[in-house]
Amino acid sequence: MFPPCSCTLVTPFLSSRGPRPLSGLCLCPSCPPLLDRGLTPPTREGDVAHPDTRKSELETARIPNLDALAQRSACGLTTPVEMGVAPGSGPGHLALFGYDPLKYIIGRGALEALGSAVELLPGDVAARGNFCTVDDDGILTDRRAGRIATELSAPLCERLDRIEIPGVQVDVFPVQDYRFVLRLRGEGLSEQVEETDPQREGMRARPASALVPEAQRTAEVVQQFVQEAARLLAEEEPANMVLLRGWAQLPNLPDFGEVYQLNPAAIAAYPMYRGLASVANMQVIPTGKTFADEVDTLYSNWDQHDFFFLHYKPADAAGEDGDFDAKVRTLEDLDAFIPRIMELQPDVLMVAGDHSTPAIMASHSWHPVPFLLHSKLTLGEGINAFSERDCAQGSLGRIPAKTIMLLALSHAGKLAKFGP
Ligand SMILES: O=C(O)[C@H](O)COP(=O)(O)O
Repeated sequence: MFPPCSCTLVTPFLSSRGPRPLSGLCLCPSCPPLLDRGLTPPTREGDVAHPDTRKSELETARIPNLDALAQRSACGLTTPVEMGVAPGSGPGHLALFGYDPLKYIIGRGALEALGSAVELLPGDVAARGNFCTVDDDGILTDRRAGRIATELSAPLCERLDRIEIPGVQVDVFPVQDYRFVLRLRGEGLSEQVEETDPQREGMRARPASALVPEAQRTAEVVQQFVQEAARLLAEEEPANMVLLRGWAQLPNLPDFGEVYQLNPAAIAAYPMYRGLASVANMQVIPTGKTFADEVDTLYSNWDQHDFFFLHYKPADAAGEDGDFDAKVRTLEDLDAFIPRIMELQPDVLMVAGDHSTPAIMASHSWHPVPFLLHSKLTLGEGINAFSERDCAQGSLGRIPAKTIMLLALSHAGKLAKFGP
């Protein structure tokens, strides 16, 4: 370990052992360069330096197209929610769409349901479910049951869908891989129920307790479902338990297209992001399972809309798996699509992220996210490469994620002068 990072942006991690400084893998732009600390940074050729000093996945990946685009774009770092806050994908995307993520809080259950075309009526409550793996003591060993394939998880959903609880309609819908939606339909249900998913391994699932007295009945229903599900899955491997999070009812959000006077569309292979787009009332266009399918869908719908939300998932998944090299590969895979997207000659192209997912943390993090906006008005303000450290030097500096839509509208010539 070399001298801990003394800067402020990359804050010490709080852990069960109390605060401890970072070992030195600091992406903070204000931190002295690795060379000043007597360390040799790896080059893009992929020389692997000491694990504590290698650069981020983005700085390690060979991404010539994103680098070239950054050279003729306005670049910066976005703060998804607030300094130091590691957001979920829901608030992270809502911020990018211009919604205040601290005002519009939508549980993951509604986003997952709407993204999977699961009907949500007023009064229904829905949760995002994970099939997971627990040991004989009920301790979580894998929150994602080895990322079990949909072909294997869908029959398990059918099995759980047959659970009956008096006075409540219980429905279980497969989403993708280890993910499912649990929907409860009945009188007097509440979304104010504690999540059973502790969001980390090595612990037991939490009991589904009521967060408010009015949610007591709902909590009892959920706990009954979990116990019955555990019984039905007991002999399964690896999906022998379920986790539930993000209890939510049907959300009501200002209409994205009306607010920005746009005709928006969303293209996303993963259901939850389709759910986000649908609560913003974007037109969700059906697409395939790969990013190549998404780009094909973009091409075939290009003339139908004036705004596209095009989602890329693999980098996030690799980060959550803690797989640095896989995440580098996913970034290089994305880079290869940039020329084809630019051939459409968008008035404005933004490359943004809803949150950081550093492989060294295997989770979402609070670190600022590299951002790039290209238009015919950004030709002379670029930076050398699309990376955390380079974007920190960009002309936009560090901006709240919820401001990028205004920037985009300005560059697209859609904003009038403010005031007399
Ligand atoms: O992939 C997803 O659904 C989310 O980004 C992460 O959810 P998980 O931590 O439950 O996999």
